[in-house]
Amino acid sequence: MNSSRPLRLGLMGFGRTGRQLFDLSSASEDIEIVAIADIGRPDILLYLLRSEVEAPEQYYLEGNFVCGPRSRARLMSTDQPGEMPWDIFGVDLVIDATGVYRSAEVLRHHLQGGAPRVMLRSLPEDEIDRIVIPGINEDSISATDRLISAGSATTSALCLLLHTLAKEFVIECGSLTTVHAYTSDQALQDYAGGDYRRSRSAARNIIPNAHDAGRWLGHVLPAFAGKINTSTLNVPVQAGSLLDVTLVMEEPSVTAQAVNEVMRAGAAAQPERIGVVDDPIVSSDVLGSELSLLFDSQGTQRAGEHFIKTLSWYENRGHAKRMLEVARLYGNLGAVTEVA
Ligand SMILES: NC(=O)c1ccc[n+]([C@@H]2O[C@H](COP(=O)([O-])OP(=O)(O)OC[C@H]3O[C@@H](n4cnc5c(N)ncnc54)[C@H](O)[C@@H]3O)[C@@H](O)[C@H]2O)c1
Repeated sequence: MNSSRPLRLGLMGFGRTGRQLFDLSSASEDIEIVAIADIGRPDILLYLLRSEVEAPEQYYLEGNFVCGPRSRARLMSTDQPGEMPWDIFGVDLVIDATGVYRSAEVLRHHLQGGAPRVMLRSLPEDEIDRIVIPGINEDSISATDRLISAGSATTSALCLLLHTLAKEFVIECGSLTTVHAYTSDQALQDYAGGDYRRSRSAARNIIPNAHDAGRWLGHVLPAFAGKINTSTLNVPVQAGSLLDVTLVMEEPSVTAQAVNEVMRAGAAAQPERIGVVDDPIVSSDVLGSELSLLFDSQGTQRAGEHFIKTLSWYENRGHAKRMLEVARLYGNLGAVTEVA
């Protein structure tokens, strides 16, 4: 990749995440999204984009291109990774944000279409080259990585919390429940899907779901492999999620105040990714946040000698921001080199 020009990204999936990526990259000078594949109608995709951004008048369609302040991306109505001619657009990296393609085998089709690297919007189904969480394991990246993921919003929030606390405390094990906004793969009304509980109305129910973060945690934070179980409660909230993490500390009598102080130090060290809020906020107060983790100091509680409970807020835009950080990391690294 050439560091004197902006990083050129391709995007498959112009949904909420894809549109946030486009909005964020349009405001940046070093990243441009040059091609977008989505099955949606271009005028409707533009309409959705304009309904979500702060300055809708900046975005418009020009023929087959969606344009923004510093961006001009070719829209393609292609639905298969293998059918996108990424090489024609000279992209440095493709982000798959469809939510549909999560296996290494299918993601490789983007490589066959000329993408030097592929970043998945969420956690993968099976092994890929690397999961990179900015602020934690960016030093591990390699020029040979071709299939990568920046985790998910929940995974980033959990990893940043554990990574920060583990600097001061020995954590034996723990449990995450994310109280999560419903996602677009849930139905608003009861609708037969591939899973019992997810076939129930997202608008009416608290829906327990599995979460994959626990399975992949050891790839980012090896010391926590197998030590944290993870699950989701999807709730009838459109955006804004709450990370409820309980931890068993090795040392007895760790106070809530000590935990809060360590999180404040973590926020001072990574202010663009971690924040601490002392006000009694609720989920709608976190909308638009570009942090990955907003630690809620009032949520910290101790029980007995070893048990600590924490609350932290996050939303999807922070994850889109981290994905662009990961794209930059690989851009700085240079061209793909094949695995020897
Ligand atoms: N937004 C969140 O908070 C969140 C949180 C966790 C997980 N997720 C998951 O991440 C994924 C992406 O999130 P999102 O909110 O951007 O979803 P989204 O549904 O808003 O966007 C997906 C986009 O991909 C497009 N698409 C679907 N299949 C395609 C195909 N075969 N080819 C090309 N385009 C295709 C859709 O038209 C849509 O525009 C989803 O699976 C979602 O469930 C989202």
